[in-house]
Amino acid sequence: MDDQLPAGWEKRISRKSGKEYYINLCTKKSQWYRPTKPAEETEEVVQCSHLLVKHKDCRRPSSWRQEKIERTKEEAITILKGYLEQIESGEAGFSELATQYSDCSSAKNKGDLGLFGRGQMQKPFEDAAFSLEVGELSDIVSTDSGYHIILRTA
Ligand SMILES: O=C(O)CN(Cc1ccccc1)C(=O)c1nc(-c2ccccc2)[nH]c1C(=O)O
Repeated sequence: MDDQLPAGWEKRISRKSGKEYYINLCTKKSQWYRPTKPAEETEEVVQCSHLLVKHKDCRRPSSWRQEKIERTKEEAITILKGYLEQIESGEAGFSELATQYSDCSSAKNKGDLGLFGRGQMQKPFEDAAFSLEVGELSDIVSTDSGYHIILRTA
């Protein structure tokens, strides 16, 4: 059994439990189980939160907030611009607005979508997410689900 770790991985000892764990030096992700995938296959991942405002022409014009969404695309964009102004002025926080107003089920989790790699989200969303720096807020992004503002958190 080749006990060599894939390149880009290091074995560490947890100070808390004394147990061995493994850290990927590229993504800084750590895990208890020994990695088997060679590091060159390890994909780039990001973590983002988003605030989704749906409109009547989106793929599923319904959400936890509103059974039947009838606002127009223009109205949805105006609403999101208002949120961007509130965030940029410091009047409201992103998480607070996402929790209260996002039409995505992730609103229950302050808009957090967790970690994702390429190929998991709709392309416009992925392209925006992977072009953000950590802590950066996107402009308005349009997908089949509606209009989003995206905050990259990791
Ligand atoms: O597009 C559709 O046909 C229906 N969806 C997809 C969906 C539905 C439920 C949960 C997650 C995704 C949505 O409209 C949707 N998309 C999202 C979404 C889109 C891009 C990134 C993250 C979430 N959330 C939702 C939602 O209702 O909660």
